[in-house]
Amino acid sequence: MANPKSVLPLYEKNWYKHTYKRVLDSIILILLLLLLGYRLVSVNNYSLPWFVAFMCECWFTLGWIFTMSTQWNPALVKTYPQRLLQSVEELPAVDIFVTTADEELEPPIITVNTVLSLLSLDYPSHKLSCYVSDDACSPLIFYALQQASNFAKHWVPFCKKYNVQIRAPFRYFNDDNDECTTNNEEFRQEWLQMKDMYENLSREIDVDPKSIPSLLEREFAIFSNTNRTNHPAIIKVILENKEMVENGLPHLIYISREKRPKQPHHFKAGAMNVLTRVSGLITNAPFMLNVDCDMFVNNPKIVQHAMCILLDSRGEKEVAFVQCPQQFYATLKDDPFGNQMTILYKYLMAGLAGLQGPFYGGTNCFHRRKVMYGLSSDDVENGTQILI
Ligand SMILES: O=c1ccn([C@@H]2O[C@H](COP(=O)(O)OP(=O)(O)O[C@H]3O[C@H](CO)[C@@H](O)[C@H](O)[C@H]3O)[C@@H](O)[C@H]2O)c(=O)[nH]1
Ligand SMILES: [Mn+2]
Repeated sequence: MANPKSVLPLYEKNWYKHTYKRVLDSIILILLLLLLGYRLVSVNNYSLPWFVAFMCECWFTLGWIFTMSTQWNPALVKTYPQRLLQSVEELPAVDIFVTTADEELEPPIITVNTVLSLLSLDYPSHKLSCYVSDDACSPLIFYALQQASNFAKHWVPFCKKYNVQIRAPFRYFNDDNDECTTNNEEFRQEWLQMKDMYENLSREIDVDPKSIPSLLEREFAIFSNTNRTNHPAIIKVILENKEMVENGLPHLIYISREKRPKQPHHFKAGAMNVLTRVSGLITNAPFMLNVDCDMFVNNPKIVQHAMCILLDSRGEKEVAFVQCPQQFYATLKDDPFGNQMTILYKYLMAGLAGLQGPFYGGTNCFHRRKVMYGLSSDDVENGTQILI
């Protein structure tokens, strides 16, 4: 899909100097080695506790050497989304997978917010398909997604018109932002209307699951006589962008995979397998993004950024997946418990990026479909068929 005429790279990997950290890490290593030396030369009697302590310190030093060398040459990847449209003729389709497993632990409003942030991404709508896997086989989740799809008809154009950054409504309308302080009267009116609609949606889906069948009788027949561990597969298309309009809404598909009591279902991994297969038959996009139901996209252009890496001529040969970092909201000031996982994302991931690339974090990752099917870039260049 990349245009061979384009010369400008779509992404660049920049290695940066980290002298202060290098010096600090090296001092720690020297101190550790001095400690080991001291243990060896200064001991009077070699007892078992001495030996155990010495082995532990050796193990720690070895671990430190690995940690240090992993982070020695950190790199950051810079993407150029503005060059993307000039270098590719047409943006590729992306299948997005959202997994949910429990309507009580993961209330539908959470999944709905995740889905709304994905439906409103800055990317041609007809190229996006959002598949929601419901391992709870819950009519409430299905009902919530139906209601959300109606809200999305207003929410998505609103976000795009005003270039909203955070497109999960519960964060956009959160307590710190619950008043619209602007002089733009048109925006104010629409903002108030949208907030009102979102509050209605929240109320509508905050219902007793037993009352759902009476709300949507015909479509709910399929959920009768099912329980979460024993039911046939249920697949329902909630939104379909039939005319394939670029600024419409993406496809939205509900899936509850078949479950039988004696058959292992392999939790999220099982759900991801089913999503890959079902989407392969319906839209078969060359790229797949997976997001847990308790997350939302905080950068509406994220697909464009990922495509810069995946569609670049080097990326097409070398990159199987693009892993996005995570951030956590509502954490304590100054993050005393390290909930933002700074060490992991800022140092370890950057260090691994400098070596080859980060590891798959289990979520927030764009995968190349052909690689998931076991093909390498050479197979495709040779014209090998992809079989599902
Ligand atoms: O039978 C199951 C169990 C879980 N999930 C979904 O899997 C995701 C992650 O599960 P969760 O229990 O929330 O795990 P966390 O520890 O919060 O998540 C981290 O750890 C998981 C496994 O280690 C990874 O899969 C996740 O991507 C990663 O974010 C959620 O969307 C769940 O709804 C299913 O779809 N089916
Ligand atoms: Mn989780």
